[in-house]
Amino acid sequence: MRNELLSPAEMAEADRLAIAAGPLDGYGLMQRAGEAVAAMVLARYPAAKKVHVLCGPGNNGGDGYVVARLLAEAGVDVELWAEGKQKPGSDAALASEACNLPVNHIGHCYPEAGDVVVDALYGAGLSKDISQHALAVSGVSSAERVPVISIDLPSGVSGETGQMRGHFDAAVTVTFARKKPGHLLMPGRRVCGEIIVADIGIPDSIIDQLKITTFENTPDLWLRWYFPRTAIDAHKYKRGHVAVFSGGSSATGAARLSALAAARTGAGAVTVLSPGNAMQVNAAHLTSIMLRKADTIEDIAEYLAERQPSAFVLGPGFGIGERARAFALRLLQQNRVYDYDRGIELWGIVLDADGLTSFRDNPDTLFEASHRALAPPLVFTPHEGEFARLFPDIARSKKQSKLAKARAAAQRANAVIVYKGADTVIAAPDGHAAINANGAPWLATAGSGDVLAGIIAGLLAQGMPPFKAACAGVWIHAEAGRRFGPGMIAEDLPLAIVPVLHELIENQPDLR
Ligand SMILES: NC(=O)C1=CN([C@@H]2O[C@H](COP(=O)(O)OP(=O)(O)OC[C@H]3O[C@@H](n4cnc5c(N)ncnc54)[C@H](O)[C@@H]3O)[C@@H](O)[C@H]2O)[C@@H](O)CC1
Ligand SMILES: Nc1ncnc2c1ncn2[C@@H]1O[C@H](COP(=O)(O)OP(=O)(O)O)[C@@H](O)[C@H]1O
Ligand SMILES: [K+]
Repeated sequence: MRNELLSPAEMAEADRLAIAAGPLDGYGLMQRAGEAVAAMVLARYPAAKKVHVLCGPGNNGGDGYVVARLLAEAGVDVELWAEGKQKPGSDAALASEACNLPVNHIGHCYPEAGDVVVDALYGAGLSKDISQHALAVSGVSSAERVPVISIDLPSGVSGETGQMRGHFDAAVTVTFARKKPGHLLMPGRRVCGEIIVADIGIPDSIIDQLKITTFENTPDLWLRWYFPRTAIDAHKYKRGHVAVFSGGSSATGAARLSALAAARTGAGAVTVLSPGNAMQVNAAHLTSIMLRKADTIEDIAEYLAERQPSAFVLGPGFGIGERARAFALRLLQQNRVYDYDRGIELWGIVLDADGLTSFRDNPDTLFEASHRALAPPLVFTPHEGEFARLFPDIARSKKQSKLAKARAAAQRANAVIVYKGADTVIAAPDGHAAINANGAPWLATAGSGDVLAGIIAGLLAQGMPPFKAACAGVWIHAEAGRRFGPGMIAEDLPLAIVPVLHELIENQPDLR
């Protein structure tokens, strides 16, 4: 798999292992990195008037000296600008010695329209805010529309967290071996531009040794082994039955959006569980989706015994309060059911919106229930506000990345956490996590989250394990929104996922 995301520490370890295994040493890796960037600059900007290469004191700067030398050898007009002191004898010092160009102080660098900037100031080793001089070059480059090619990361962006300490706005970022979380987490992602991953000779076998648990959320993560395959002899209940709780008579739309999304995703049967006072309004709007009254805990118990649905959605439009808590806790009392023949979980719960907010004053009640040994698989889908209500201390942390926060929450809640936003992070209690990057701002529309909850429930109902169902659901939802584009409203989304599903199923690799 090539969608692993490497933290700076993991990248340094990959580097160390690759050097130990040979044949390349650190200087050799630096040459390869510089070659990849120089080739990219030559291919993309053959008409550049001048290329300004900004070099920092560490290995990122070392890559820069290699780029400068190679571009000058290719006949490009190159100016070198440096800041900071190199460690004598370091690979970077060797690279700068091998480059005969004059070195100017970065404080005098003023790129002009038609030039190109190569940003080799700081990469994985960023440890403080970038300098005023560096910021000034970044500002002039933006104002003059000078394209910036950043090596590894736009200087100022943390590879670990995506947080920025002053930054460059890159047109292209060339990174090595694998992407880093900071390329995909906001706000870093906004300034990376196009991300190119260059092979510098660190083989996949070395990445495998690192046992990486963080991934970019792409179909590689779930399509082949986990995405539902509909049996030729399927019947509707075998394809999975999703039940969605509706709110009261004036708040029923959210549940219907979830229900429709679950059905479109492939659940063979979907039921809206409605309070008595909302039966009429729900009935007036449902056709293929079933409807059943559920006012009390007893109604739920009866329904569970009678119909054995395979997944629940609780929360969209449901209303905040005691009733939501009681219903959620009742569902959590059911034991998980594992089908050993088919190797799948038979049901799971998606807790969204009001289903989460209802536990803001006593989240521990929820977490105690979810930690019960036989509790069913759980997926929480909080946006930032809901996340802060359920995990206030984790949300407040200034140091932790969104990735680390989602992981901490998943452990505490013993649930898969889908921490939504432009950079949705999906995290499992066992530490596996994925960052989603195929979304678009068209998804920021009321009801979009309700659809997502329904898609995930639809996948859970078909036997997908919860982390994989959450990853696939987030990706499908984002892909549908991105393809639909401007003008999309949540009502459009369930239908918009259909072409995405068709493509996935057409491209689903064989189970071999
Ligand atoms: N890890 C690898 O496999 C490879 C890494 N390479 C390059 O090496 C880079 C990492 O090198 P380093 O670990 O030397 O780290 P950097 O070159 O990113 O920076 C390290 C140096 O800069 C100083 N520094 C950090 N932030 C600063 C700031 N804001 N203002 C002033 N000084 C600051 C640090 O104290 C240290 O001296 C990668 O980003 C990549 O470009 C490549 O050479 C290819 C191979
Ligand atoms: N700028 C964005 N880019 C990509 N996806 C986004 C963006 N903003 C929101 N989303 C996605 O849209 C959905 C919004 O869900 P949510 O906030 O629960 O909305 P609602 O409660 O109105 O349904 C989430 O899946 C979120 O990840
Ligand atoms: K950089």
